This record gives sequence, C-alpha cells and structure tokens, in this order.
Amino acid sequence: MGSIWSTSLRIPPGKGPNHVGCTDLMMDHTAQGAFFRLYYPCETPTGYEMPGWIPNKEYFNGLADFLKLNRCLSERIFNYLYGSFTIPTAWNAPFKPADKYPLIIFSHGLGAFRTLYSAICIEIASRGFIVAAVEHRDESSSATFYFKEKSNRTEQEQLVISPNNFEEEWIYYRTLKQGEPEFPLRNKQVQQRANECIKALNLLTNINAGEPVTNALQLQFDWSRLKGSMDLCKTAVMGHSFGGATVIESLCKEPKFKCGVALDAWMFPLDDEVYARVNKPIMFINSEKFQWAGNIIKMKKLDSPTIQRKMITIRGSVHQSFPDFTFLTGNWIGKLLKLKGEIDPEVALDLSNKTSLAFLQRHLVLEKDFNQWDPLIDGKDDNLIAGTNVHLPPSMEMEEH
Ligand SMILES: CCN(CC)CCN(C[C@]12C[C@](c3ccc(C(F)(F)F)cc3)(C1)C2)C(=O)Cn1c(SCc2ccc(F)cc2)nc(=O)c2c1C=CC2
Repeated sequence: MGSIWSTSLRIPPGKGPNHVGCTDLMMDHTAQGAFFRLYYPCETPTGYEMPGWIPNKEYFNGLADFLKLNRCLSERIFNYLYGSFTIPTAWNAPFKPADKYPLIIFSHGLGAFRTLYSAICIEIASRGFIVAAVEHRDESSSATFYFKEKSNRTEQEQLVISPNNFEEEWIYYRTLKQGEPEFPLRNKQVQQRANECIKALNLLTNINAGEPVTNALQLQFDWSRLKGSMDLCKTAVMGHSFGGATVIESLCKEPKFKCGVALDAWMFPLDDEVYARVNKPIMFINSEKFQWAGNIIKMKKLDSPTIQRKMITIRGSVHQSFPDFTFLTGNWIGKLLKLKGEIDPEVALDLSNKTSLAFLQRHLVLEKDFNQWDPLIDGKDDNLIAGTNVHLPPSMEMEEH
C-alpha cells in the first residue's frame, strides 16, 4: 500500500534467496541498554507486509523538530504521506536456523532512527546475513525512547495504566545551542554511537551463546532459535553519513569488527587520532551531490598501501539515496526535497548493496557468489565513478599519484 499519490511507491523486497523476518529488541528499559531492529533470514512466512515502518507518532514529531517544521502540521502531513507504508518483511517470523550467518551492525544518520534504512537491511539479510539496525540514544536521532518506572502512582493507577508500571520516555534530537561549537558535541556523540554498536554486538554474542533474552518490548519472538546461529568471526559494521563516521570509530574501538562499509560518510565528528589507529578495510560508497573537498580529504587520509580502502561514487545520486524515503516519495516532491537524485533509486541502491556484498565477501571471507560484483568495488559500471567526482586541490592530486 503506497501513499495515495501512486501505488508504485514501496520499499523494494530483498533480491536474495532468503525470506526476511524483522523484530525489535530493547535489552532493558534504560537509555543505556542496546536497542535495535533485527532483520534476519526467516522460515517461509505467511504475511509479508509489515506495518510499523515508522512505528510511533513521536518519530514524526522528532522528524518535524529535526527539519525545523511545525510539529502538529508536520505530524499530519507525515502521517498522510508516509503513515501507511509497510515494509517487505515478516514481523516476528520464526528465525531460520541454517549454517552460521555473518552479522552486520548498521548505524543510522543524523536525524534518522533504526527503521529508516530497511531497503538496505532487508537486501543484506535476504543474502544470508543477520542485520541489527541500532537506534542511537546520543540525541542525534530524530526521536528514540526507553522506559521510565512510574513510582509516583497510586496502587489503582498502576494496575490500570500499565501492568508492568513502565511508561515510554522519549529523547528528541538535540539542536546545537546558539554559539555552541559543533565538534565537541559530534565527537562525544560518535563515541557513544560506537559504544552502542559494540553493545549490540555483545548482546548478540550472548544470544548466540544461548543466554536468555529479556526484551523491554512485549514481543512474541523466539530468541532461543538464534543460539549457535551466528559466525561472530564474520562481523562488520555499516552506516550512513553520521553512521559512516560511526563505522570508523567502531572499527577503531572493537577488533571483532572485521571491516566497514561507510555510505556517504560525514567525517567531521572524528578526531585526528582515529585516522592513524583504524587498521581495518573500509569501503566508502559516496553520493555525487553530498561530498565536498574537506570531507573527501579526510577519507583520503585513510588511504593505505597495506589495508584495503576503496571509494566509489554513484552517478546521479544524492545523500538521501540511501535512506528509505527515496523510495516512498513521488518524483517531483522527491527531487524538490532532494530525497531523490537523477538516477532511479532502485538502480542506485542496487549498486550500493552489490558493492557492499562484494566487499563483505572479500573481507569476511564468505563462500558466496558476491565476488561476481567485484568490478563494482573498482567503480566499473556506467553509473559508478571510481573514487570521487569531487575536485581536490592540486597538492592533494599530487599525493594521490
Ligand atoms: C534543516 C535540517 N538540517 C539539520 C542539521 C540539515 C538536514 N539534513 C538534510 C535533510 C535530511 C532531510 C530530509 C529527511 C526526510 C524528509 C522527509 F520529508 F522525507 F521526511 C525530508 C528531508 C533534510 C534531507 C541533514 O542533516 C543531512 N544529513 C543526514 S540526513 C539522515 C536522515 C535524517 C532523517 C531522515 F528521515 C532520513 C535520513 N544525516 C547525517 O548524518 C548528516 C547529514 C548532514 C550531515 C550529517
């Protein structure tokens, strides 16, 4: 079901051989616990249109704040435009135990949250991965929530309002104060974001060991089926924009992450010492319109003769070619709001996903057929540029050669 404008608007289903299930896990009710949406290979499902792409109205409110729009008007517009979309996964479908699956931790961008990259996560999961899209509580998400214990309630209220006496507590996007320097905030946030990716990895490690799972969200999902299902030597981290910086910070902090895929990374939040410390392969997949010399120069600082660092640019793509909105907005609004580029959104994301899969096969040492897409890693496609389209000052060009 698309918006009323046209029924051709939908998030594309996965192309791989696996059916994809989806569930949410909030490990405890605090803001410090891991919170992620899990996309995973599942048994043949009954239904395949899961509601809840944007699961709570508070996310629309947060988006309005982030976009500096009026809340009550935007909530109605967002609901009207995006409120009824479903995603092509089976909600809480039984996990499909098979040979051990590799694991991806996905980090969202500034002003986004865990559900907005489902096209990428579903495609990767359909190829035989478990994908955990974390929701960051660093105040860079448009909105996120945890649970607060309401102790100041009467006995009667406690029974009526919620038997377990917890109430949603929402954290909204933190705008920069007037005159506040941006770097200290963003660097603190990227550290927290990396810690949250590592926390998700640790929780999934425990689940793989068969430890019992507590979920602050009341969901009917059998986590015990995931015991022994993950190949934790084959773990990578992916992310978009601020999530791209989170990839690099996470690779620095946690050796269990074997490689990273940074989608249109925003390098600003990283401090200088990270560049010398990170020693893992990184794939930079950039849009044509978002990047600028200063940002590219930081990516180039990671070039290495020994550790594989690759960069490609997708022709005709924009920053929003990676999140789901690019599929769910009509052409003229999409182009107007720069949610769509010149390139067909499905073609752009297909190139990004196939390049990611080829890179993951190479550095996680997978026995799949993703190496068929190796040429994409070197930009060998009409819609790809090897490296960047951004013109660097001559001094930089010299270093390149
Ligand atoms: C004026 C606000 N100003 C805030 C600093 C700049 C806002 N902005 C450009 C936007 C996000 C845009 C957007 C979204 C969504 C609709 C909708 F209508 F479809 F909902 C419309 C319009 C407005 C494109 C960005 O921040 C770009 N960006 C992003 S966008 C990630 C995102 C956020 C919300 C989403 F719903 C989907 C994806 N992630 C980053 O990590 C970084 C940047 C920039 C540097 C680092």
